[in-house]
Amino acid sequence: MNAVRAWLSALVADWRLGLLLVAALLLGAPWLSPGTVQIASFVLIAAIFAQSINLLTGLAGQISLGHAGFFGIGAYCTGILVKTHGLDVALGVPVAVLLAGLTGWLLSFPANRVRDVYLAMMTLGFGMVFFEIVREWNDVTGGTMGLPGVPSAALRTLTILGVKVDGLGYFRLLLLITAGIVLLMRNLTQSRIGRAFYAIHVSEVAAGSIGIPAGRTKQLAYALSGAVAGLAGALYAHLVGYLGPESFALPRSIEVLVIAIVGGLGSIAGQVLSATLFTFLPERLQVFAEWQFIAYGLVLTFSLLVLPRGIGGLFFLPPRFIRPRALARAAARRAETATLRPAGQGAALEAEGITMRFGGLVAVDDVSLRLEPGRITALVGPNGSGKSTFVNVVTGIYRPSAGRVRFAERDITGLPDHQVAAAGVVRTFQDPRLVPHFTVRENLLLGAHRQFRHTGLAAALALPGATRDEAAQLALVEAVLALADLTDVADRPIDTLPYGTRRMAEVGRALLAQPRIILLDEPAAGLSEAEMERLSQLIRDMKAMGIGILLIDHHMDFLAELVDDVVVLDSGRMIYRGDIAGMRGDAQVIAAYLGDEAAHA
Ligand SMILES: Nc1ncnc2c1ncn2[C@@H]1O[C@H](COP(=O)(O)OP(=O)(O)OP(=O)(O)O)[C@@H](O)[C@H]1O
Repeated sequence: MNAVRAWLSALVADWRLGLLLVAALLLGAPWLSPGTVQIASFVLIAAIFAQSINLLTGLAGQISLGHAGFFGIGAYCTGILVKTHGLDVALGVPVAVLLAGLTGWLLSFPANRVRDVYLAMMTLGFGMVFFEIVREWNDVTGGTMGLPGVPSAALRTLTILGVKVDGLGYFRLLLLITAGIVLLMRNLTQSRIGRAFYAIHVSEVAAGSIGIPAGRTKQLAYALSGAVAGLAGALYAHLVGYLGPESFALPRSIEVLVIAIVGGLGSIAGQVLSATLFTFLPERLQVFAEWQFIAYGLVLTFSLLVLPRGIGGLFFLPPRFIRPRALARAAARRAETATLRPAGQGAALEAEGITMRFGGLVAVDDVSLRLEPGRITALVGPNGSGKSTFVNVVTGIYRPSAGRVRFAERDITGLPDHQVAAAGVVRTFQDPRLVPHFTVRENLLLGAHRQFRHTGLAAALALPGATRDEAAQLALVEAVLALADLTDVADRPIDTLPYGTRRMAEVGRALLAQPRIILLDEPAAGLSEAEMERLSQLIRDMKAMGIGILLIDHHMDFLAELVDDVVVLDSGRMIYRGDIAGMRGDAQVIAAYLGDEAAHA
């Protein structure tokens, strides 16, 4: 089955086939009946609309129950501008797209404050508010009577830039626009933007730790999704010629969500197939139209039970997040240039008097320590002594109750995690936080998110500069894969690999962020002897690059071979700072942590 999926995936990824299909439809359309051309036009609009959900929900993981609102903004905006104000469609549609995108961007601010079921409710509210505005704003929208007579293909009143466009011409235009949107979506998915969307979908904390800001990433996802939905709505307006509020009510939001889920969230081709199915069937089977929502419910339930990854998951392999051309380029240049750039100008991190209280509990109590470039400091102590909390404070997950963190002569206390990472202070987690569906290589490339120099537009258009930039980072990824001994599993999804491999991949991902300070929270936990050996070599390599390292661990032998300094915490307080031999003989450390036996082992 996987071989069939691989074959089909390669087929739909082949641009020549896409071109052939588009050309065949463009040329063959005159042989179709006007009714079929009209339905096919609806299919294309549904496909574009479904891509907007695919982007927001499938990629960025943000549920929306109010997408009919964006669709409606696009439709009414161009409808009003073209019909009432006499604007050309070639201007009306882009303005509509911009307005819907802007609305999406604005909606992202409240949306960023809630999640899950609350987000669903909030977006539902947005759709309902839009619906009410349209119904009540009689003068502009025509209220419940609607807005008839919008220049359209159906009414044979559509002219674009002075050229009369009939149903067939409009279908051809829609086909080209849909092909363009599908291409843009594919390019975005296989770029730093698609990877960032998916990273915040899986874990905002993990994304923040490598410098991906959840808030800004969501703003972009909402704006793009709103714009694409607005485009679908605007194109719809000039297809049908009549806009009534009922067309933009809750059922349309549900319908597009069902299309997207059944198509398989994340699968671009799946959306097109699903849009075709859901648009053709109701037209062909009249009985289906009457029982439309019961049918939707049944199809959705069936799909979730039998095809959890939708039609897309049935026919195609899961989407990939690296452009194959960039990968090929990287492979060609790996030999000469894939050397890891040593970390920039060495800089120390200074934590002064850090205190972190959770209610009455003092998790970290007045701890000061300094991390020097090219030095390894171990942070040890019994369970619950405050080690992870200290790392969380330094890396911006918590704002300390007291104390300051300075890095490279800059006060970074209380900065959000992504800004701390952007400054060069990167961490790993006690439980590896990787993107489960990403391959090892994709996970590592995610770490390089802040190193890219090309714009989002260049990524969406897959401009040569963007591909070159990706290839340069991929060459570094190959170097880190080799360093961490992960080359053999580079193309395997990370969730199919053993724990030790995942840990190594997380350290590798942090290294790709080109840190100047790295904080490793128990990286050796659960590793085999051989894996620990590999990890300690990797840590030595990082030290040699001039990176300052904080290493939390409980294995004294592992630490003894590696570290320059040790800091011991007990109940949040620092009870020892010095070298490891001194620590082993320290009475307070023995009493609180090591115990007599361990100290003399
Ligand atoms: N978000 C939180 N809210 C309340 N208490 C917390 C929170 N995070 C940590 N703590 C508490 O702070 C103390 C220190 O926890 P922390 O996880 O930092 O210890 P640790 O030394 O990293 O332990 P371990 O070795 O088990 O990971 C614990 O008592 C813990 O329960």
